[in-house]
Amino acid sequence: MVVPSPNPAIRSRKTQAVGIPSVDLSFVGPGLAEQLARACEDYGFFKVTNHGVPREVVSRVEGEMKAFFSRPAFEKQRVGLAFPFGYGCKNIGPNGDTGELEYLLLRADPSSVSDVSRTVSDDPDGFSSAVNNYIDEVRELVCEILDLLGEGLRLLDESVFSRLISDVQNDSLLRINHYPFAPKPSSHRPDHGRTRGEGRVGFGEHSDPQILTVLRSNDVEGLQVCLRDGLWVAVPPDPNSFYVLVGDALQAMTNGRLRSVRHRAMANSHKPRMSMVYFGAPPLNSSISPLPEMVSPQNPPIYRPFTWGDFKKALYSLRLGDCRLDLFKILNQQQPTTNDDTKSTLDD
Ligand SMILES: C=C1C[C@]23C[C@@]1(O)CC[C@H]2[C@@]12CC[C@H](O)[C@@](C)(C(=O)O1)[C@H]2[C@@H]3C(=O)O
Ligand SMILES: O=C(O)CCC(=O)C(=O)O
Ligand SMILES: [Fe+2]
Repeated sequence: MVVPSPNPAIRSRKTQAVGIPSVDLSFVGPGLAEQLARACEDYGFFKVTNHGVPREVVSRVEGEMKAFFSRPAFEKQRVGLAFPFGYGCKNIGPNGDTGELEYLLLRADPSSVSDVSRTVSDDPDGFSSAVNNYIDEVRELVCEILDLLGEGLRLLDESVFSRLISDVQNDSLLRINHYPFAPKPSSHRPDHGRTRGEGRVGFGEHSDPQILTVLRSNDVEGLQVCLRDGLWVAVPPDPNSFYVLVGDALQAMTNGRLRSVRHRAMANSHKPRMSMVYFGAPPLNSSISPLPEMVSPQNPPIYRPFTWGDFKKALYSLRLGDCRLDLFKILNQQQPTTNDDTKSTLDD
């Protein structure tokens, strides 16, 4: 059931205390699918409790990643630079974005995980099996959520989203972000990398390009999401739950009805933070276009059809904070006012 939980943790001047929707997946009852769809429309974001991913699966992969990040820099660099896959430190993507973090970015498929495991760990088989078990569990969770969404949106084919992720050719990713303990700079130092007076940004504002993101972090705060009215909300950490974020591709397929949520992670000055983020993406040749049920004379298509491969090309040519879906908008027609709080930065 969706229950907005109180969120007293306010981290920015431009935030407000609002409830973040929470979905208990063990509650199988009427209205669950509709409430989940509503959370994706209103917030593009919700928390999932009782998700069914075994605790040992999560703690095993978390242990492997902790061990990796505690290695000396030269050993981590042996994995290869993260453009697009591998180990990255401070540089995000190929276009000059930076953050207060290091990370491992992997293709979420067994053979890629196995390849990388040889440079990542002294026990490659242990590493591969921990990561692959996690990926399998989280993919199953993503598919369950997507099927509920299909039901909640009353689609003729309720599995239209989940099929893209369960396809053997899916292009899903796993990213593990490590935000090391970073003491606050002294007050006379310039305000580089900060939101106005509110702390340093670990991973800058953006939306995720894929269909659905499932994020889990340790018990250290940092994640913030942007509401429709532009207010930023600090998300209280909960290592026993997952957070779900709507991605750009799902916004396009639902013709803007579901909202790809803008979010960021702040650097924490007290404790190191680690997040494990699964990005559920379709095969490269999948066509992404507004579904017929999402289009009507009152709601004409906002986006032209594109393949996931086309979209990836565009996103790697842009900066982290850019609104890449704008490139695929159908021009010269009256646009419904969806997601109008996310200002395009393409002209910057
Ligand atoms: C600056 C970039 C990093 C990114 C690729 C991009 O050119 C624009 C989108 C970025 C993003 C954000 C969400 C995910 O963390 C990510 C893996 C993705 O799919 O899109 C990253 C990309 C990346 O780090 O390679
Ligand atoms: O670390 C986090 O909580 C957010 C990371 C994120 O948004 C991403 O990796 O795309
Ligand atoms: Fe993200």
